[in-house]
Amino acid sequence: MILFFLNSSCSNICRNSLTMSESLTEVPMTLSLDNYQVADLSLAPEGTKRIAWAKHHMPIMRSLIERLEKEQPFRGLTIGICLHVEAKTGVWLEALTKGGAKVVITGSPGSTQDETAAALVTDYGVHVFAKRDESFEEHIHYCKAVLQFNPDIISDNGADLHELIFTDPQFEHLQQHIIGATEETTTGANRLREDFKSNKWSTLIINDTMSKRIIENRFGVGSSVVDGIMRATNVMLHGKKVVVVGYGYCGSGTAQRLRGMGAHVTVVEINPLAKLEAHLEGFYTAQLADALPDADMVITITGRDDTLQQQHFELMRDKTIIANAGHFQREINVAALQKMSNKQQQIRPHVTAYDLGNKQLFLLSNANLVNLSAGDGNPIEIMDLGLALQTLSLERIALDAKSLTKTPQPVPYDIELKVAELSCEHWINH
Ligand SMILES: NC(=O)c1ccc[n+]([C@@H]2O[C@H](COP(=O)([O-])OP(=O)(O)OC[C@H]3O[C@@H](n4cnc5c(N)ncnc54)[C@H](O)[C@@H]3O)[C@@H](O)[C@H]2O)c1
Repeated sequence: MILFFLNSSCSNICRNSLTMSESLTEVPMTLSLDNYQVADLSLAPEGTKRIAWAKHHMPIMRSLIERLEKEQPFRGLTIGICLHVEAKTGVWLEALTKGGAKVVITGSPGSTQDETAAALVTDYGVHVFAKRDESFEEHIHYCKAVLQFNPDIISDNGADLHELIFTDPQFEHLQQHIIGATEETTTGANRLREDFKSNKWSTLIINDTMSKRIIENRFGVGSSVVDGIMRATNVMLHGKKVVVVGYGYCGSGTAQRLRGMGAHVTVVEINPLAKLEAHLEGFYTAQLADALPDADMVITITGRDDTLQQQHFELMRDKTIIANAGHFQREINVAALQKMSNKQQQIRPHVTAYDLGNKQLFLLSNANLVNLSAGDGNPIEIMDLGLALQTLSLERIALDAKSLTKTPQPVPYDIELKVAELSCEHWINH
């Protein structure tokens, strides 16, 4: 059942969006005359089933949905979101819409589940702008579509929505309009603090919580990256020489899970403290240039651009598998790899072979986050906790934004404790 209709505000959005698309010369796109854009609405029944499966394993979010539906904290508010459009996110959006919000969302390149995107439109009336195979330019275009709805609150992932509001004159008015925001990732937090010095509203950084860093980044990302690589390649990890570049929360979890699968893991780190920690955990540590020639597989998780570039591809041996699990595809300089290769071939759904003449290199998921692109992302229960943090943070902003200072800041500690308490209740004491 389609639950939302064209209305006057939609017509405005569509007109504006068409103007935007005309200005994008490299990516000709036309937004349809409805206020969503998904790959195929007929996929919705599959998405409904996916969301139902996730919800079954999300007791914390189920209890929040029940409460928010009664209390309606988001009534009258528009929430503009940039977060992976997949089934667990779908359960979160149910909480926000049932809590009274109008929700507009876009995802990230490579991670959108088209079935889920369709179901969110048909089942919850969410304005979804996301397609699995979208390019980065299309992603930015969809972020702009989200901002066309004049959100009162934004929930960001990598600070792309924040960036547009701070740098694109057409969204400058939102600097006075927005009452608060959340930011999901390490990368987004870095950008807000280092690049934008954001101080127009409070942005609660979900990644600043110890529960997100340890439970989601270490345990969740660690296991889902292994899962994504295995699904993409179907190769054995036992005995493989794997180089993990970046030993932060995500990298350390990934290195540990890979070791648990029998891989010989070498860690490359630029921060001496993190490098020391890896050493004391029993990992080999090395400079990138020394580690690459011997590697069967290289995984980047640094949150920084161009972690792997031309000189690194030159050092790799024949048949090296390359993957990224950090936020941006840009951690691996795919353009340089393309330039160096004389032939590229998609040899499995998530594997592209680059022929460099003297060797072949295999890139997974076009350098998008391998756990979300080739797999389903973090395990459901982990995101039950992570999305509960998001939900309670958004509720705090909706009800009491004035109690927060206008800077990027950690999630209030009482929220973190509440979510930990709920997790104990459902994971340990049930
Ligand atoms: N795949 C996912 O599902 C997922 C989930 C959460 C976060 N992330 C992303 O993963 C990335 C890492 O997150 P984190 O929480 O581990 O961050 P973090 O800051 O804890 O760790 C990053 C580490 O990389 C190191 N580093 C930076 N540049 C390097 C380089 N050129 N060579 C070697 N080491 C380098 C840093 O010193 C740091 O120790 C971020 O982009 C984050 O947004 C991905």
